[in-house]
Amino acid sequence: PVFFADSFLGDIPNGVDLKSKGHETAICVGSKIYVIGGADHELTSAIGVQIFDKSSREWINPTVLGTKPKLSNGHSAVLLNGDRVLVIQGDSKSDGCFWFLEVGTPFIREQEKARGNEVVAWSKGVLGNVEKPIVISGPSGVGKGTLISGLMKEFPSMFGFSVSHTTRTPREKEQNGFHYHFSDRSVMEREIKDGKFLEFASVHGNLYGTSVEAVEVVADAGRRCILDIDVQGARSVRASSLDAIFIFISPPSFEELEKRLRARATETEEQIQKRLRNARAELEQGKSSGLFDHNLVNDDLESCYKNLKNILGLTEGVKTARITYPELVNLPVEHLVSKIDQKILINCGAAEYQKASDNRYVLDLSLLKGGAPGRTRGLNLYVTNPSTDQVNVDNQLSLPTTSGFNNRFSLLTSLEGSSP
Ligand SMILES: Nc1nc2c(ncn2[C@@H]2O[C@H](COP(=O)(O)OP(=O)(O)O)[C@@H](O)[C@H]2O)c(=O)[nH]1
Ligand SMILES: Nc1ncnc2c1ncn2[C@@H]1O[C@H](COP(=O)(O)OP(=O)(O)O)[C@@H](O)[C@H]1O
Repeated sequence: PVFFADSFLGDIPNGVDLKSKGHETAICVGSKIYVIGGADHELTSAIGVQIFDKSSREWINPTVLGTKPKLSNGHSAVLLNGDRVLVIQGDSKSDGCFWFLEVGTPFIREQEKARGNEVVAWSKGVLGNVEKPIVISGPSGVGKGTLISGLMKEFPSMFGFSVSHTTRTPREKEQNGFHYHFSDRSVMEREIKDGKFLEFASVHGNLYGTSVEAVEVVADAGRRCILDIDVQGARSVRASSLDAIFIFISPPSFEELEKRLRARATETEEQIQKRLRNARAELEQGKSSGLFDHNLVNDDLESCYKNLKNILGLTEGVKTARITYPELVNLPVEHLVSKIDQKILINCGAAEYQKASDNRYVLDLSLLKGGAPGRTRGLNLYVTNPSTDQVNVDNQLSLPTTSGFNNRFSLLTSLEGSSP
């Protein structure tokens, strides 16, 4: 471990002065030290993040995006790939103790460029995986909603719909919170600024957007998420941390599209004209952008629906999402953490009392998916053989047990980047 005590000045709260703000760790990334811990400034129940810039010797309060972890009795922190920090909270269960603080990922760099200040973002680490979300785009009236409700009806426990926010007025049969979250423009614009949206776009003169929460609640329920969004939105999702399947739905002809839009009778003539004008551009982009993995023509509804099911690998008899729920374990405050490649060894129990029966876990990060502003999924946690003193983490390196080391007082850095 590298200890940066000499980098701190005077009585500034730090990881050494435990009278200050509680349990803190510090991680050095380039010329910056990220101090994680203590209470958040405005929200005392969440963990705070401060940055100490070693070159200017100044403290920075960054903009903190994402869901913040609640204050805990202690945590450990490990730097991953130089752009995000894994934070493991003690005294909690494995479904809520893993958190990722992004400090230099592409998402962070993009946010810093847009906001002109330092940004960090939290995402909750989730054990196990769910199937890729499905993004469905296509011009208004092509049949997206019809195809999606077909899937939801036939496979009720498999899919969940991402309920978007929109500033457009509700149609007669639309319910708030079910079809859309109908919002005020000013409220939606503020929430976009606060980083609550995965993507947003202005479509047919209204604002539409997918909140991070809309997608994550579906996945948290173990369901495969379906997003009905326009081409601009699809492009934004492609650039985001969400790994999805992109499907474009085309009409058999422009005339047929117009016919369906009119037959639906949900828009005024002016709105229909606007949607038809936009449809031409959307059809062009849908075909040419290389954005979509699949292009389906919705001519005969039944055969288009069948093709959609084929793409999604839906065969007769499979009616639920293929997910496995990992077993929950309790991680104590006292635990030691070491990083080897994509694996984190978590050694539980104070070293002085270490017995052969103590639990040692390996957190495998090699299949990570997602990240801020949503969840980081794909974590795999398993128990290593506790009967030996030396633990083979990846058959290449043995870790000796560390003694007398309390993570609450520690500043951990990764093995990466150190000289041999
Ligand atoms: N970017 C983006 N587009 C959305 C979102 N929700 C809906 N849309 C798109 O907005 C367009 C208009 O949707 P809507 O007003 O429901 O009309 P409809 O497509 O004619 O039923 C469609 O292309 C939708 O796919 C969203 O959250 N983000
Ligand atoms: N393959 C199809 N053939 C004929 N009509 C269709 C077909 N697919 C959908 N429709 C009808 O076209 C209209 C528009 O479909 P909808 O699902 O609302 O489109 P979107 O959600 O893409 O705007 C609806 O009245 C729907 O019943």
